[in-house]
Amino acid sequence: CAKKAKTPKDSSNELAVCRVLLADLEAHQDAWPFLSPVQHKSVPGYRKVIKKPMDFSTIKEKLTNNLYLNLENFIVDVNLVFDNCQRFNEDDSEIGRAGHRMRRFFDKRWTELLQF
Ligand SMILES: Cc1ncccc1N[C@@H](C)c1cnc2ccsc2c1
Repeated sequence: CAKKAKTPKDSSNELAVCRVLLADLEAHQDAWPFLSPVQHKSVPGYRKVIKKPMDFSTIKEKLTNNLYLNLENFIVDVNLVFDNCQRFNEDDSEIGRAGHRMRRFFDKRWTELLQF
């Protein structure tokens, strides 16, 4: 019997989903602490504590340069932004609370998008 031709994994629509998700993250009112890399010179201790800094502008750069092969790699970097935030900031702080709100928003948004 004819072998079912495996449809090539169409990652192009996955990357379109990444662009939509990133635009939503950047437009969120609580995105301000995460829009650009943390200037470790103005944040004492940050470089020592946070081994893998990540922010939305760096994610946008990687997306533009095709450094994400699929949605999963993208989600790993977005979660890194929030994990770094939780590691460095008190939950009960401006930035800490913004991080929790952004993570909840992101989790809701990509599960919505993946339904269709
Ligand atoms: C995400 C994060 N974690 C730990 C420290 C900083 C930051 N964000 C930076 C942009 C930043 C850097 N400086 C300030 C000053 C007031 S809010 C704010 C935000």
